[in-house]
Amino acid sequence: MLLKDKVFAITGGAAGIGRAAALEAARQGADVAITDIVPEESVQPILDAIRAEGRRALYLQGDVSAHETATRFITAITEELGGLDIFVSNAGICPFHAFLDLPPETLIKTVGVNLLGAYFMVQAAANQMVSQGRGGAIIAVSSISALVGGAYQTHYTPTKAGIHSLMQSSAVALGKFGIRCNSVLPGTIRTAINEEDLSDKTKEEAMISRIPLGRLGAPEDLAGPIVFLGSSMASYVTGASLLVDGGCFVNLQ
Ligand SMILES: NC(=O)C1=CN([C@@H]2O[C@H](COP(=O)(O)OP(=O)(O)OC[C@H]3O[C@@H](n4cnc5c(N)ncnc54)[C@H](OP(=O)(O)O)[C@@H]3O)[C@@H](O)[C@H]2O)C=CC1
Ligand SMILES: C[C@H](O)[C@@H]1OC(=O)[C@H](O)[C@@H]1O
Repeated sequence: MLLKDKVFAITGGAAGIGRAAALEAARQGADVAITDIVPEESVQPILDAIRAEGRRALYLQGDVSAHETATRFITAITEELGGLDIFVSNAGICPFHAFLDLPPETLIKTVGVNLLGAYFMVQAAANQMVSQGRGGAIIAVSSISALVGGAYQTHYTPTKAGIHSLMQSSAVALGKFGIRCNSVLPGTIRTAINEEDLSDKTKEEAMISRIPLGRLGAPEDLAGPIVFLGSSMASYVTGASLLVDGGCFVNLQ
């Protein structure tokens, strides 16, 4: 087990990539704390699955774009699970929209959830880890979109580049405390976030045709890389970013 008796916390853990990572962390021996915007009833099956692995599970409903959520989440984790070892900033939104008429509210919301939310959460997690004095690991879910553009993602891709940069600067700031900070850069993973976008079958086919491994990703494809970066197997890895995209990024021709 890669995370035996560690405390693993994740934002946006009610669905998609976050849910897959939370369940894998429990299988790897960690107690798991989840925050998400959805009510607790809808997360109950995930909490039950974590407990079925013999691990403790905690859920806090909250909006990551409100900085108080970070304080509430870290306080609940320390009170109920006794500390924090691995923190994953994952919650995010991607409301696809053209550039020229993008409403300011959509830009403000996307930056608020994806970038400010990640900052508040990572800062709160780091403070907790520093106060514990036993190091830790922070992983942020950025994107291949930190490196390449999308015509309907002009408000989204800068947030993913920002998260990538946040992990680099946090790695520098927190190395002296033994806290490692890394990002994963998923390619296109089938989840609720892109269900509508991928209903355009011509677009879906074009995206698949660019991927050397010949398929879009599944949420579970991110679980292993996230657990690895949180584990002692990655004890000399910090400030790194790991593309998890089936080879999409490197495929120019
Ligand atoms: N799927 C993909 O192709 C890729 C995804 N990513 C990133 O992965 C991360 C996870 O996305 P994915 O699993 O695909 O998406 P999902 O929509 O499946 O999961 C995201 C979860 O975050 C929750 N959430 C949304 N807004 C907030 C908020 N303000 N506060 C707390 N929780 C919130 C969602 O709730 P609700 O359902 O109510 O919105 C949902 O439960 C995101 O950061 C995304 O940008 C990166 C690259 C590719
Ligand atoms: C939601 C999109 O399908 C997905 O989000 C990303 O970050 C990827 O680049 C994909 O565009």
